[in-house]
Amino acid sequence: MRPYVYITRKLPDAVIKTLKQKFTVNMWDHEDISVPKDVLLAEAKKADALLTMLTDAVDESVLSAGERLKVIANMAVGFDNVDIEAARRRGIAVCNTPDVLTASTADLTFALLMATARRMEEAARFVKEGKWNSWSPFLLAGQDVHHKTIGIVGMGKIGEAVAKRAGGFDMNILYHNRSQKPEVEHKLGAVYATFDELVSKADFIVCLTPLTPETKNMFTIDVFREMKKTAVFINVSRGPVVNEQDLYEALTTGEIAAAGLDVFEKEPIGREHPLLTLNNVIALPHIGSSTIETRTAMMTLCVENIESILTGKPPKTLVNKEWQPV
Ligand SMILES: NC(=O)C1=CN([C@@H]2O[C@H](COP(=O)(O)OP(=O)(O)OC[C@H]3O[C@@H](n4cnc5c(N)ncnc54)[C@H](O)[C@@H]3O)[C@@H](O)[C@H]2O)C=CC1
Ligand SMILES: O=C(O)C(=O)CO
Repeated sequence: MRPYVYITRKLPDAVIKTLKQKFTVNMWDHEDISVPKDVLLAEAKKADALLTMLTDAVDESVLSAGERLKVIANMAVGFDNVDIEAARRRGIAVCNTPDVLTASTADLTFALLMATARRMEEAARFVKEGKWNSWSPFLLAGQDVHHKTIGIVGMGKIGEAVAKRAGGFDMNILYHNRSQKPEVEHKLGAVYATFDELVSKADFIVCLTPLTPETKNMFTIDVFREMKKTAVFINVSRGPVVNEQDLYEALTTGEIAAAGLDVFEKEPIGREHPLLTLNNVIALPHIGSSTIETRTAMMTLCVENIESILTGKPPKTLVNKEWQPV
């Protein structure tokens, strides 16, 4: 019997054709609707491999349903949606998509930082709504980015790529990370800071950590109160690193100036969410890595990882490094 691969979102035929040549492949037939849990559970029962999205909770119930399951290939670098410990106990390999999305996500992070600092969304809306009467001295005046201080929390692959971009804008670069990185300090002129130092000194605070028990709720009102009143907060990591109620309070009481957010506690964020009523918030629908080239590369990497594991070869990007083929 050919191994069975289930894909939890509609992906282009051109990308999955190599899987189809070797394996039986089935796919959830929607691009913009998540697979329902009962369907995922039923498919997991039959599957040798699952190609999942960050919107799928690949929890104990899914992993224990999958008696034949050998690999979860998650189409994201973040894997907070997968129960890694449960996968480890069952000998299931978990793969993610690092590197291929680093530059695109850093571009988006910097674009969001610039757009928030220079009030681009407000300004574009102003023109389209016919409100532009005349050039005026402080019309939609924002904040300079160049020569300011950026504070990067989570100096991993994307953090470094953002620091590189910040260097091009003559910014001073502070970073906070689980461990200090002398080679990055040398290469990019970044300076290590404690979390408290970073939040109090930076003009732009950019969060790029993974979501873990340690980073959950990292940004609370107490932290926002330590920031400059002119600070701009950018989050492209995961929503739950921020307490959104506290962020709303900080933005409405003038504790900080503005926020650019690509990720939210609950996605999609509801239209009625208080943060969406604020002019000093730019909200994006989790598009950090969303370019055609990068998303195609992420899909391709998932396909390659599945092919490798199902044919007894080591995968390119394994999350649970202790995993061994059985
Ligand atoms: N919005 C989007 O579309 C995207 C979001 N992401 C998010 O960005 C995250 C980072 O991606 P990469 O840079 O590729 O990962 P990475 O693993 O290279 O970097 C993460 C960095 O965060 C640091 N870190 C972990 N816990 C920390 C803590 N408690 N305090 C300070 N630093 C801590 C790590 O030491 C590491 O250097 C992903 O886990 C994902 O959640 C990634 C891609 C796209
Ligand atoms: O890769 C990730 O972790 C994302 O959030 C989407 O690219």
